[in-house]
Amino acid sequence: MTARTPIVRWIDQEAPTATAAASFASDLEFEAVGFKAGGKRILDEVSIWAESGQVLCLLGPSGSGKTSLLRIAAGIERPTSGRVLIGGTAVAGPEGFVPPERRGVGLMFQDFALFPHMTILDNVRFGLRPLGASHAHSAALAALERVGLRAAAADYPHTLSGGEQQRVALARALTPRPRVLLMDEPFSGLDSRLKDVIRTDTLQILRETGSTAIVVTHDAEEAMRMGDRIALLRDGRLVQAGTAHELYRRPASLFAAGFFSELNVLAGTVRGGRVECPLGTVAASPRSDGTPVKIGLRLNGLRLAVDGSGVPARVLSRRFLGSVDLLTLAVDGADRPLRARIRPSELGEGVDEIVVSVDPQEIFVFEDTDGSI
Ligand SMILES: Nc1ncnc2c1ncn2[C@@H]1O[C@H](COP(=O)(O)OP(=O)(O)OP(=O)(O)O)[C@@H](O)[C@H]1O
Repeated sequence: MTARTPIVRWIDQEAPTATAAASFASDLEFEAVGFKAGGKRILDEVSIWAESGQVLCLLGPSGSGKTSLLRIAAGIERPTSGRVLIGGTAVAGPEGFVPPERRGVGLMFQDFALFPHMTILDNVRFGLRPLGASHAHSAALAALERVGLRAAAADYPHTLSGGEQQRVALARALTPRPRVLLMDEPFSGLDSRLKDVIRTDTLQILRETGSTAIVVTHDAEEAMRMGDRIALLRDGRLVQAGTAHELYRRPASLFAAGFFSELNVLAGTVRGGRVECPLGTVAASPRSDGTPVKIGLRLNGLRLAVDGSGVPARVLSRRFLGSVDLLTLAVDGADRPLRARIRPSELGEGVDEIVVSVDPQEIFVFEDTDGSI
């Protein structure tokens, strides 16, 4: 396999910085951050941090508070309670408030927010004004060279593709060498094939420049691809933070498990530290007898075979989705059909009567707190 040519090799470590505060990547910490606006609680005691030189993804459904957290990091909003620290120094909290322009943070939004009336060069140069005209000119040209767009320096944003505009926005955001780069859904405006390439390039640039970045996304796969750590939010609260592996393998709730992959959800009750479900008995200790639980089964955790050990089932429908088939199954003992995703070769076409077993790694048991399935 040939190595990809990076679109940016490095941000010149010797280049002078736009502001004294923007010299080094720093860590950023949200300490019990709360935020109320319009009479509504938007964030509640959120404590997470982005390590220096790493990417933290803020993941969650629409309205979970991701952008509010990013705006608080930037200094566009003030937290109602708690503190924000950059490089160990409070920039928002009871001690006071550091305005956005003195935090040394870079911002990148989903629409790239390039100034349409300025050339590409002027767009990149915009963040470098404190350097002086000639220095800013050469630093901006060097940045464009690194993102492979020096030839477009005199063009205007509307003449560039979405992917090229995204590179310009990244060059503009990183050239002043911010302590933390804040990115709000930076890839959402790109079509899916371009998104893959640009996302990979962006991650490479962040790595090569040793940047700290906080990336907002509602796409779990994007968070897994980009994030050294992921913070999953719901209704303004932190559900779970950790590596992609930790969140996927040890989800803290049914919501967390379901955010990373589709689930079949079944109800059960704990008996003797175990819970019965139609596909077998699952360990459920240390919960006490009689505790109602929900059991989440990942669709790709069901194993289907024509014979052997397992629970008898019947194939109700089968859909070809390319690399996988999606099946619905009537499983003995289950009061509703279960869904499964399998490799097409796992089960011959036209087979109706099967047996189903389940990969224990893909079963999750959580206490049933609201009685719904
Ligand atoms: N200044 C404000 N005044 C009133 N409500 C606000 C304010 N800022 C955010 N909200 C509300 O807070 C909730 C969280 O918004 P936020 O944009 O942070 O969520 P999000 O997770 O980024 O959502 P999305 O993915 O849709 O952008 C939403 O219901 C939003 O309408």
